[in-house]
Amino acid sequence: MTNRDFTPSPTEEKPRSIESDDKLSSKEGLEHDQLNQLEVATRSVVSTEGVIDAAELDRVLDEAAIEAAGQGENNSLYLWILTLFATISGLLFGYDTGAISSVLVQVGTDLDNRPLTDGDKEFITSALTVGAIISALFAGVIADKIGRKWTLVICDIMFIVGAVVQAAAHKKWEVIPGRLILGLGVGAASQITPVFIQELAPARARGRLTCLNSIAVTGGQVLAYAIGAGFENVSSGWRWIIALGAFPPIVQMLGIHFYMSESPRYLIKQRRDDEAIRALARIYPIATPEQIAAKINVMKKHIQVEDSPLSHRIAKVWTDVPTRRAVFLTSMNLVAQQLSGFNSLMYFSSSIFQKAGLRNATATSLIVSGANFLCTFIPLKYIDRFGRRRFLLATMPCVVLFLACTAGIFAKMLEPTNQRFAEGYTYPTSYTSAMLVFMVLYVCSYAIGLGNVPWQQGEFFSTETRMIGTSISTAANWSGNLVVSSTFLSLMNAITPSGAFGFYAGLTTIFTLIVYFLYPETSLLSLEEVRTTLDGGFNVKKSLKVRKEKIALWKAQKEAARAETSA
Ligand SMILES: O[C@H]1[C@H](O)[C@@H](O)[C@H](O)[C@@H](O)[C@H]1O
Repeated sequence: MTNRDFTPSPTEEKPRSIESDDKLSSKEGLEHDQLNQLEVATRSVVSTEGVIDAAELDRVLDEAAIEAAGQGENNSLYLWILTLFATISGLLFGYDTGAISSVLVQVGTDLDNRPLTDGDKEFITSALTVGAIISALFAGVIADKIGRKWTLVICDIMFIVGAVVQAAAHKKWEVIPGRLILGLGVGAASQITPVFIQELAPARARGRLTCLNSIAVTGGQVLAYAIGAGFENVSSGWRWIIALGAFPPIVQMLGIHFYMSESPRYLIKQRRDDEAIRALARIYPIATPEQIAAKINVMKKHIQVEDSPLSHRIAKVWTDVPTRRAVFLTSMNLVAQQLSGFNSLMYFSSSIFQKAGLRNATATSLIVSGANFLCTFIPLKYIDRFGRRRFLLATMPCVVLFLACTAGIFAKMLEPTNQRFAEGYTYPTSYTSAMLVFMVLYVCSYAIGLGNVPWQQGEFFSTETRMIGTSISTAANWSGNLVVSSTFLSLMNAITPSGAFGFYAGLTTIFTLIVYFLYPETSLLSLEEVRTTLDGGFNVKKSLKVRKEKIALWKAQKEAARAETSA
């Protein structure tokens, strides 16, 4: 039975009142406004058509009850540490993709005793991406089979083997398999980590904790750049840059072994209820045993829904129209992220700055990754309040604008050298500085919206189709990454640097229009509401209306509670 197939029984046609819900009657001591929160949560599972999704109702009630029962706004220390261990995968995703920029500059003639050609650079860079596309496609299925923790351990082993193979390489054809192996780890980790965090986190913290993973990714890139800059004048320093990437996976494996719980949802699926109870008790330390038992029951109900055969779940992604729309939206958004060209800078900014005659190219490109990292913090605080769609629509036009400015400054700067970089030519500092400023502004606009929002993709899917759906869109993301990383240098040669950045501006303009017309708002909407939104169209206006009504209801509830307290 799917959530959409659910037919309400006569007794469930109205949302149950908080007081009459016997599951909640054990929550003596709940404050009045906490009860109000529960009531609001109850209403959130009633679609605009008035249909109640029973499983969703239980989930929301149960989570809200556990949270209201004493945790307040704070996550348990255990959850924070768990998330930090999980985001080591994000850190490695960032480190291994970011390190290539300085490696390509520093490798010199160490491989095959000759300098790398542009083609070699693209090949080496994209080997990781090819590995990532392959593993992203299969990661969801593997994680459902062997568990999230073991999938992360396999990723860690790939990270270590890939780093060692590359660091020891003396030929291009030895580096490439190492990078491919690393890619297998990166792709699977990029798919599993956010979903793992979402499965562990209480509903109210899900968006923010997912943002933490994006912060880990961009932080890993900064670290890679900083370490790259540190090794710039060390002979064969590139080998160290790569080799250092083998240490964090060891830390994560130790964390997994001694500390991390498996996802309770997965444990229940495996009928390991005792372990699931222990894991939940650590995530919700203040919850009573009854509350934990209630949560386990709710999860069991969900898992019955999810537990359809794999072939059925795969088929559903294509045959169920709202799910198909979800796949389209999440893939489109993750492809838009890549085709805005950001990774051309992430991977090749050192090479560009070197060609433009900047003295300390790697250190300069640290500014690019630093801006990306810092601006990733902005959505962390505001993503739920401001909304995903608004974040995208406010920042994507800025991406277009600053890409166009970068294209313009390249056109001016390269005029004397026939729109190509010329070795040994000194470009005026005013131009190189303006180039840097526009690039940084572009990166900031990207990081606030496109760099972050698309990874919230999980909320577009039902629990049944989430793993398959996010596998497809994550693979689409890495495919877009491959297109950019394997063509950027050739594109600059073919249509000039100015043309390449102008091209990305054009593509982002098209994606901005698609987002404007088709991308509904999902923040604050329950899963059921997202699903009804995608029924019969993309229903952007309807999603905005539902959200507005919810905010109004929340405000009214708060006001009423405040008035009652002061009375
Ligand atoms: O969200 C991340 C982030 O923006 C990274 O900086 C970028 O390198 C990745 O490709 C992207 O998926």
